[in-house]
Amino acid sequence: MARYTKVKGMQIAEELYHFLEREALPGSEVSSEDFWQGVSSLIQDLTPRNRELLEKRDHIQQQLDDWHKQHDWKNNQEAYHDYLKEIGYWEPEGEPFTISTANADDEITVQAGPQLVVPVNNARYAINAANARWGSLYDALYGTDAISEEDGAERTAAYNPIRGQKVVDFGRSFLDEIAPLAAGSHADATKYAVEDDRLIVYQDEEKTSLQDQNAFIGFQGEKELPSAILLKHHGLHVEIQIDHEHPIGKTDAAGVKDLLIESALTTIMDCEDSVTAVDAEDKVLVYRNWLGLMNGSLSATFKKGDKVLERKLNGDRTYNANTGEEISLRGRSLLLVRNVGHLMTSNMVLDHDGQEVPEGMLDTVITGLLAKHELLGRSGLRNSEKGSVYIVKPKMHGSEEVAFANELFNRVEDILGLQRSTLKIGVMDEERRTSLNLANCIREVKERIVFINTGFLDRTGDEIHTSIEAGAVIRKDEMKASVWLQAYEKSNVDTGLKSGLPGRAQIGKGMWAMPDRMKDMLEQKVNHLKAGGNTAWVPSPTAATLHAIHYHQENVTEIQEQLRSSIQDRKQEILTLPLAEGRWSEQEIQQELDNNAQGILGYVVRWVEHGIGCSKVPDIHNVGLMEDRATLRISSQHLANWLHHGICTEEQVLSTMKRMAKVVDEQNAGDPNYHPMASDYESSIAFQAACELVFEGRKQPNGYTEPILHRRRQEFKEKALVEKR
Ligand SMILES: CC(=O)SCCNC(=O)CCNC(=O)[C@H](O)C(C)(C)COP(=O)(O)OP(=O)(O)OC[C@H]1O[C@@H](n2cnc3c(N)ncnc32)[C@H](O)[C@@H]1OP(=O)(O)O
Ligand SMILES: O=CC(=O)O
Ligand SMILES: [Mg+2]
Repeated sequence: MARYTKVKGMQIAEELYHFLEREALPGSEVSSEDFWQGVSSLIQDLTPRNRELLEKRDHIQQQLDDWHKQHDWKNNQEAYHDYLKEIGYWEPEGEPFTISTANADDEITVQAGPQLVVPVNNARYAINAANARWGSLYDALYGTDAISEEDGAERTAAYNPIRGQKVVDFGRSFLDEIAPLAAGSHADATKYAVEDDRLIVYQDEEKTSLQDQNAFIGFQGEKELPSAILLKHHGLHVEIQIDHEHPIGKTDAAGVKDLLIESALTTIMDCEDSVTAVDAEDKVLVYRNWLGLMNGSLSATFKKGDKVLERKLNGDRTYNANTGEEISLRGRSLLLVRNVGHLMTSNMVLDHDGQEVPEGMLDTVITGLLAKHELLGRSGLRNSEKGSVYIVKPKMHGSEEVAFANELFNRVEDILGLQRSTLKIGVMDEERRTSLNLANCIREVKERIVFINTGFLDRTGDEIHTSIEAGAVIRKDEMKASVWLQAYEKSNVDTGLKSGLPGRAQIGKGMWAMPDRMKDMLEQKVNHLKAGGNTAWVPSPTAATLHAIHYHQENVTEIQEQLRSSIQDRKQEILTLPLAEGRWSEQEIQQELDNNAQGILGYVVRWVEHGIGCSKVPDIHNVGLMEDRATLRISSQHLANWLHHGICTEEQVLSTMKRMAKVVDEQNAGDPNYHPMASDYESSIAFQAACELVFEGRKQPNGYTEPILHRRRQEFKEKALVEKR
């Protein structure tokens, strides 16, 4: 049991209290007295509304369940639409407007590029993510399947020069695309030099230059023998790194050892779906890392191979501009922080009645407080040049909930002594009621919004749960091509364009959830730009570097301009339920069950027993998938839906879970801290949690997985504590 300190009628878990008193409040220019008084009033004033909003979610779900039990959706679509309006699910759209967000950084307003997401409680990964503003193109190509292993180009333990040459060839043709030469190709370059403030490229005795000298921004080293050449294309920088002594550089006629490319322009430090944080101990780790990012002190020491490494935040990068003066470019991603949504409460603070308080409120006031260290310039490594704090708010349903977030942000600004709209908001469009009413949602935060993003994974989970009584849904892999999803993606962009986001805020696209499939990502993720996204999520720094290539291939500003002419109302399509038409063979059904069960178990066992909130879990085709709480929501709701509609039986699902538990146990056999689920299904908390998520899935609020995961993780932690004693 947590120990608490009494403050202003509340009880604060001691770990949290000490962290705030000793590390967070000093240097924040917020007194302890004002802070606790502010938090106390905030909780007293806003908790009732938070509860009401959650009750409304449940009530609406009940109404939808009842309607579907009484109507066949396919033959009553007009009545369905009327009903959605009648119960306030489908809101009347207000007057047109444009957002007026001020003081957002260029990474949000001007540049287009990848957005990385990382669990903030993992310092090693979080620092890596912050530093992923710049990534090695050669490493990203060499180390992944982006370059084929055909013709002797395998990824071998020792350096493979055949593969290396393919990487260099790719790099040179990339340079030809982004900075073409007046004559010939970068592939023939034998020397790069700066002469009369121009970039000169030698091809043996011949000299040439760039077709557009404006692409040349600066250099490092001597003009005659530069160590780096800085280019700019579509607002993104690329550095040609030259070192004739380097193992790669010395094999290159021009001494090029790498292309360092601007990659993750922005990074979301995640406190939500990629994180396991169920009590004060966990939350303090989350908050302490965010503080370390905000005051620049975060470091991580870890063993890699036989080396002990220390990782810190990178500094900015400086160059001699071709005009003579020095220029400095940001060395780190612009950091955003994703708070949790409105659903969960946390036992790290108990209110005046001894009740757990809404975790999302605590996240906003605490992550905001920690960001003040950055706003006050406590770090030599600035995050926002414009003095903004970027908070991503997930899982909101409809415009009332967004208005509530706005009120929360106002109140937190007042507690922290921040000017109105310093706290910016990124609105995840990942619940059906938000997609349907997106314009109204944006209007509620029109002075502080910095992004909308199609979180299609949560959105798919919500799609399944919302209409769980309507019928059996299509297979999981078919969802991406379904009518509602395509319309939702388009409608999000349309609404963003109509609401004046371009130039002021991002229109973001969702996660690439196959971290090892980089060739496929290179081929497919350019479609996010073609659809109008000026950013899109990637799971790793390597993916950020490769996805950055797409922003050189396409000009998103032009695409968005063109898309304005095809803006349409797509609400009817959004409301097209993904119900299955035919029936599947026994084999297809079993395959679907196996796949879902394997993903659920592989993820849940690490969540509940190891405290890991985001994992790479192989699917039944052995493709490693990024699994987080949103993908778990899909898989568990999918099984719950099929069970409910008799596509499979409980016995079948249970025996599938047991069989797949053995597969997952085998996959984890190399981990000495892993307890096999199959050795005792009854006493395995992870196995029981996975089953509960499926068998009780229909009853979970909006199909969310948090309540069960949190309870089961707490149970596991308590058990581990007792066993330790
Ligand atoms: C629906 C949603 O909400 S999506 C948003 C939530 N999802 C995320 O945040 C995804 C974040 N990504 C991850 O957590 C990881 O990439 C995973 C779990 C998918 C895969 O992790 P692993 O199996 O450890 O990856 P892998 O072994 O290939 O790579 C590890 C290396 O990549 C780095 N890395 C991987 N992902 C990230 C990341 N997101 N940010 C920074 N570094 C990362 C690690 O630091 C490590 O490098 P290091 O040894 O130099 O420290
Ligand atoms: O948060 C992202 C999602 O897809 O869900
Ligand atoms: Mg989500």
